[in-house]
Amino acid sequence: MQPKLSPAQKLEFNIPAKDDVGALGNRINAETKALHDQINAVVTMKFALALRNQKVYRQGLQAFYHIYRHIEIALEREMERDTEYAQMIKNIYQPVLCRTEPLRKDLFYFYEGHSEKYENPILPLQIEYAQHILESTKEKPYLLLAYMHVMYLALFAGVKLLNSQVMKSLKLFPKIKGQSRDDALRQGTNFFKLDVPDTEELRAVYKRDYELQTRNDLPENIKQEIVEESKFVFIMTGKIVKEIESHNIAKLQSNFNYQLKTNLHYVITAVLMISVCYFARNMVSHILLK
Ligand code: HEM
Repeated sequence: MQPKLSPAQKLEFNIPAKDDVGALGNRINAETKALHDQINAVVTMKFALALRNQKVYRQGLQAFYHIYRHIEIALEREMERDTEYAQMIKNIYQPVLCRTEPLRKDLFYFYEGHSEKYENPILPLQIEYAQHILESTKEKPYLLLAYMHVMYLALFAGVKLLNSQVMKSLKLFPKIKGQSRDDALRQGTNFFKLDVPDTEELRAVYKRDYELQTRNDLPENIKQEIVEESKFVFIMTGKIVKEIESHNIAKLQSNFNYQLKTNLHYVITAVLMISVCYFARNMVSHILLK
């Protein structure tokens, strides 16, 4: 665990005080607080279940892979353009925070190299959200500032807490012959790793640059749109997490119905045979007792 920055360091990095709602980041945090509390509860609950089942866990990783991948496609697309927003984004962007490659490595591990099973989104909300990210930020590139705040600062708090639970989970990383637990952890927990010596410093630099770029150079109506998009990011993330559970319940249900259908004739035959035996026994005892 990295030590927290001292007040003097915070001053050095020029991070705005939490109650300074002139800072766009703080304003997003304040206006999404209720949504954050909700998602925190949803993720904590579903995550506890996912830790007990590798298949559910990798479905969750896959959902976040599609989210980060599309955000990062949109960020790169914008940075290649010659616009005021491209410059703003470049001044905040930290390649080390990008999660596409780390998540791809984790998926490669959990899907045992079958990339066709995770490369493209299949569930409806995941497809819809991926398209939304690409389309909305093409038309309004400043909306990327919502994704840059919500999805990348999430890596420093919530994701860090989740990592400590993953590292302890024996069900996700069962003992495999010829492989040590450390090897397995190394291959399957890249999502949580930020490859820098000091993550608190990285967070401070990111927050400072975000603040410097967004405080004075954005008109109020654009800031409002960014705050609204941030709310949408929380709402969609929550829905996507819940969609995985609905998908699994539907799959279990259809498996159950399928099993029932395919085994129905056995059930009918068994019931018929029991009935025949029952009648035969009654008839025999009736004849013998006559
Ligand atoms: C189990 C799930 C989660 C837990 C336990 C959690 C926990 C936390 C904590 C402890 C903080 C620090 C609050 C502070 O510094 O005042 C935080 C901040 C934050 N979280 Fe989460 N979080 C979770 C999920 C998420 C998710 C899924 C998102 C994004 C969709 C998210 C986005 C954020 C953002 C944007 C911040 C503000 C960061 C900043 O301004 O430095 N969190 N979270």
